[in-house]
Amino acid sequence: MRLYVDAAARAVALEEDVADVLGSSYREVSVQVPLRRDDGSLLVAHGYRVQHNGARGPYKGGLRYHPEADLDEVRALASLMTWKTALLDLPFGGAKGGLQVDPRQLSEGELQTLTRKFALSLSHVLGVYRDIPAPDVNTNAQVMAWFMDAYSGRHGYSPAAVTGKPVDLGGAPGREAATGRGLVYVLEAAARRWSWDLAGRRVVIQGFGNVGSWAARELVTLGARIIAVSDVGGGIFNDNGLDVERVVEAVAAGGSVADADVGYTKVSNEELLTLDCDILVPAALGGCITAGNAADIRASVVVEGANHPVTPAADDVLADRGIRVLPDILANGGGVTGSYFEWTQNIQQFQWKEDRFNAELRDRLDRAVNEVAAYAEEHACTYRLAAYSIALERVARAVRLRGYV
Ligand SMILES: NC(=O)C1=CN([C@@H]2O[C@H](COP(=O)(O)OP(=O)(O)OC[C@H]3O[C@@H](n4cnc5c(N)ncnc54)[C@H](OP(=O)(O)O)[C@@H]3O)[C@@H](O)[C@H]2O)C=CC1
Ligand SMILES: O=C(O)CCC(=O)C(=O)O
Repeated sequence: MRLYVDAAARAVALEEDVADVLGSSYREVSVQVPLRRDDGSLLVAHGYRVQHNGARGPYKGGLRYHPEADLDEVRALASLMTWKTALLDLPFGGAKGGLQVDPRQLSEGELQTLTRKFALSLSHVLGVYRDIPAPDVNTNAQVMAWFMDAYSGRHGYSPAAVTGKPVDLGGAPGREAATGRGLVYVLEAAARRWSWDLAGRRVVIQGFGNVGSWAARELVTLGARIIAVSDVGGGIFNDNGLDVERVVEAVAAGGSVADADVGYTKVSNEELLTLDCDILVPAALGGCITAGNAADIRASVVVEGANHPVTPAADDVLADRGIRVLPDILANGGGVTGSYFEWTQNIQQFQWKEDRFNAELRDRLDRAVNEVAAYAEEHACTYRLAAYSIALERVARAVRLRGYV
């Protein structure tokens, strides 16, 4: 995804010395996390935390648990966080973490032990004003609670050292829904600029975890029709609209979206992406829209709930075909914005009510959409190039002001 940054660097005429600093990570930590499993066998998991750039503030970014998480992926996602926090004008830098493990293969006790060991092995580079993790793929509020507890055991009680915690432990009411809900706030703000009505729009969502499920719920309240959703096992489709609450219940009960099937049509994840719809929300993993399927996408708008779901080659095809893309660093920025609210509330030992959280979230995301749209209109470019250009200029200014170069 370096190509997106390179294109923005050319667009804003980024100085070479700043580009050199931003072209690699500040720090990359690679750890071994051994776990004695319940059956006595030993699992040696590999974990990573990459801090890309901290010119604008403490490093910030999620932790994912996935069998394919590796240093290259985490490095790319850490850099994405630098641009995302800058675009949203949050006082953070960018980081990301990953643990190469399939959490579904672990018991709850094993998951807790592994998380505590992972937290301790990274704790020397983390901290309230240093680097603040949060949930990402296959991690959630419970994982953040264990992580925070392990970190606090070594450094003293530190709720602000991790965001996305359970509300009982200082989590912000609203953070859990913030990425999916924020995605819909971003879409609403963009739709206003395009004079586009969201009511009655047919929506397809790939991935029905934290981001996909909250986006679906929020879109339903606006009168949109969710016609297909999926998870790892594949998808369900109904042209008249799915019963989203039923799907949410099936997944919350530990099942998959297919368990909500009441005569819906089954679709594969590949078929789902090319269904005829108005809005496509990839909200699973990266790299699902490629040069191989971009020509077949039938949505008018792609809203990137996931990080890096559209490859640069596919992005060019979508742009040529006039398909609008709301890029990840804007579209899923509600999550880290909500984390910022949680962090500030923890530092002040104060808690907002959820309606205030949501109003502040909407306000910040509206502002970011309007900045991106205005830049794109002025420079006749895509929203992605506009978003990266704004972010890059902000980070470059901070790099210079802090004397990094
Ligand atoms: N959580 C957050 O606050 C933020 C998340 N994001 C990004 O959003 C995306 C989703 O994250 P999140 O919702 O938190 O993760 P979750 O782990 O909560 O959910 C991921 C969803 O994607 C599905 N999925 C995983 N792999 C595939 C696949 N190969 N094909 C289809 N579906 C798949 C999962 O299915 P199953 O349940 O069957 O495994 C699950 O439904 C990620 O790219 C993440 O980086 C971005 C910003 C913030
Ligand atoms: O909430 C956060 O701090 C980070 C969320 C994240 O990892 C992301 O936006 O990709």
